[in-house]
Amino acid sequence: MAILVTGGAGYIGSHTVVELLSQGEEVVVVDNLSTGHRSAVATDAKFYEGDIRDRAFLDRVFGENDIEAVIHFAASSLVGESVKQPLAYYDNNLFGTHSLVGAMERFGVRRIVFSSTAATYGEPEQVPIEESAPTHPESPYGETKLAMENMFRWCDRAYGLKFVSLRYFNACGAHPDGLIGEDHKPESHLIPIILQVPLGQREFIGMFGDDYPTDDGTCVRDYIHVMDLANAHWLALQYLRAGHPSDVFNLGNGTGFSVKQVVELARGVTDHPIPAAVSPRRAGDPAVLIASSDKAKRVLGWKPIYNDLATIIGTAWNWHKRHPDGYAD
Ligand SMILES: NC(=O)c1ccc[n+]([C@@H]2O[C@H](COP(=O)([O-])OP(=O)(O)OC[C@H]3O[C@@H](n4cnc5c(N)ncnc54)[C@H](O)[C@@H]3O)[C@@H](O)[C@H]2O)c1
Ligand SMILES: O=c1ccn([C@@H]2O[C@H](COP(=O)(O)OP(=O)(O)O[C@H]3O[C@H](CO)[C@@H](O)[C@H](O)[C@H]3O)[C@@H](O)[C@H]2O)c(=O)[nH]1
Repeated sequence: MAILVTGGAGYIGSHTVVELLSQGEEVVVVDNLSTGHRSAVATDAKFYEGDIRDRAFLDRVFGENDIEAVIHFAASSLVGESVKQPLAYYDNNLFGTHSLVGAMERFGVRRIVFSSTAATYGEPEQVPIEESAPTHPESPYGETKLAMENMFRWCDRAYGLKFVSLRYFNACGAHPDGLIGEDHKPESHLIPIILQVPLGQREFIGMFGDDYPTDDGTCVRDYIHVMDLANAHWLALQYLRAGHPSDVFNLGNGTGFSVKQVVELARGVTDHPIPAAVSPRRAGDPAVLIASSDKAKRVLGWKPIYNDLATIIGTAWNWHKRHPDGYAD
């Protein structure tokens, strides 16, 4: 039987496909290539180009393959963009997931591992954030992800759909072989944007706000390596296969780094001065997001291996140096 990976041509999805294949899983990818890349998909995975909102397309994919479980990455995922285009986010994220779960129901597939996010919490009352913390999303993006989690809860009750919702903090880094990595056009994530400066593609990094209530005034985030995230998906699949109940887990490193600290670490990794300037705040950005991932470690047996942010930035730098313009397609 196969694992269906939606959004498997994207950044985190493509790394998870590599992890699943290395664990001996059979993998089917669906992706509309809106932000993903065909050449990011490992050749051992079966690929279908199409949109999860397309019922006939999903019926074909589920009809042609013996799908055991779904790992669901396909979504629109930019906090700032979602504030400007809320309806597009409700359409792709909420309606897209509704369409996917409908197909799972029609074909009797009852397990899903889902990409949720730290953005479901909004501005936290306490850090590190535990899964029991209140959820007050500050962006349509975080709001749609929370709505999807709630949809899964009701579907569990009604149809026995078992889900693991993984609330990732800030994904970063690249596969250590340097063959796949992050490539969004335009790029909006902090680390790849910083690395555009030593690549000669940008003159300086703009830091969004320096008047947040943090030690140096810039936003603090918890950066987690993409291969550690990838491995957590496989562990979540084992958890569901063992018949455990639906649940929610944070995935982060447990350490916060400010924007200024990330820039400083990147200067060390790249041996480049990387000029930085302060620009206005970006809407929807909470000041501090740091995860407690104790539950994922305790219950899923997750053991992240990339604990040092300089090493993580080093894996991203290795990818970007080899592929300064990203994937060929
Ligand atoms: N990058 C992060 O730091 C981060 C953090 C928390 C959660 N997430 C979540 O993880 C998931 C993957 O994020 P990413 O950074 O790899 O994003 P990405 O944009 O690189 O990957 C998303 C993939 O989904 C595909 N896709 C989008 N809408 C689709 C649709 N309607 N039908 C079929 N395919 C579709 C895109 O083409 C792309 O390949 C997303 O759900 C995102 O919300 C990401
Ligand atoms: O040019 C830039 C880009 C970003 N930032 C800041 O850097 C931090 C990180 O930003 P970014 O890399 O864009 O990630 P987030 O907005 O924190 O969101 C990511 O991390 C979230 C979980 O924390 C996920 O849900 C989202 O999908 C994912 O895009 C934020 O404080 C930004 O304001 C800058 O200062 N300058």
